[in-house]
Amino acid sequence: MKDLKLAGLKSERSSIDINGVTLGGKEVILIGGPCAVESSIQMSQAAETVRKAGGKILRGGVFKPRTSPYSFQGLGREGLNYLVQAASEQGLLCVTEVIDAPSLEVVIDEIDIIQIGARNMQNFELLKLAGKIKKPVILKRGLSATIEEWLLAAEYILSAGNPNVILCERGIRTYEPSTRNTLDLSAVGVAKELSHLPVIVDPSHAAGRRDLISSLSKAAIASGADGLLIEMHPNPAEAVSDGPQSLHPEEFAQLAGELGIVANAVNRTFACGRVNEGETLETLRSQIDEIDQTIIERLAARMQIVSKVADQKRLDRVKDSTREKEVLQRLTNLGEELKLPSELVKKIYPIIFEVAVQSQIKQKMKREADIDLSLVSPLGSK
Ligand SMILES: O=C(O)C(=O)C[C@]1(C(=O)O)C=C[C@@H](O)C=C1
Repeated sequence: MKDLKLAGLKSERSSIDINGVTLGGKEVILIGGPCAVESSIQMSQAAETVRKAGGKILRGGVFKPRTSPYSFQGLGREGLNYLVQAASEQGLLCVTEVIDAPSLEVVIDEIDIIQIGARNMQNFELLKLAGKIKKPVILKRGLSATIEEWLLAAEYILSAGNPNVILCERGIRTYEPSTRNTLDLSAVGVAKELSHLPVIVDPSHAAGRRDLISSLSKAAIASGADGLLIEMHPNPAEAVSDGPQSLHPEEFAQLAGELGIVANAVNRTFACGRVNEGETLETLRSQIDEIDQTIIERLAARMQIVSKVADQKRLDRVKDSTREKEVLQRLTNLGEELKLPSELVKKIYPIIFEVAVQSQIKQKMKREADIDLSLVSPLGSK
């Protein structure tokens, strides 16, 4: 695609480190919070829910670009104080939307990440201003923007000097009225194919209704999203904006508890925050069950590859002690980094290798026997 000089795909994908939180790495990052900042108590409650669920970033709008001029327009600087205070109390980062030069000026020193909303995706003067700062920018896809237009909008920020752009798919306008917008999950894959920038997904603005958020969030992770931006309100019925699409705190926590298994299935991680609070023998065991299931599924997948490897080797060379040593060393180091007792890896892996070698030998002997048979038996040779 022409003109994607800086946003275009490079040999390595970009990850953006924001005070210890990495967007675009192996971990899928959860961003949560209300559409609009309304009060100090609302933000404290939201921040606590986000932190307990394993979220890393608190969201909340203080300058609201609204469809109607009569809708709540945001608390401005006062709201920013509530957002920043609540985030720092819970050890979270915070993100808020800017709509013009004055709002950028107000938030820039206080906020960790700025957001440019869908309606401003092609506000080129704002994009250039966002390029002059060093803080990361979440750039939402415009309501009717093509992926090319979205990436060119990112190019504006990058070419003005800010390398820290995170793309956010938030649904596009289609002819379908059942949802507020249509979440274009294929855009995640396409954007990642065309660009090195991290891509996150906002299922809340896409769906416009809370009943779809859980499934869309899981689908977003499966489709390669590096993070999720989910609206959650301590009391959605009272929300001044986007109540119908905001999750209740319990729904947010439950969803977060379910995301890890999806992340693992696509070789990503998700920092589930189900620690201490609400833990019972039952919930802990169900977490162990989930993890055990993943372990066995991954072991089965490993054995299938081991079987393909057998086809590449001679029967008398099936066991490869050098390779086994290398694998064991790498995994012991990894185990140490992850604070696993060292004997766990050292005990488990020799068994895995032994089973692998035995099954490879069996497979090769069977194949050789089949070939011998086919040579002597006219039936087998047909
Ligand atoms: O890498 C190979 O050659 C394999 O067959 C795989 C594998 C393994 O399980 O990792 C199995 C047997 C070998 O001794 C070494 C490694």
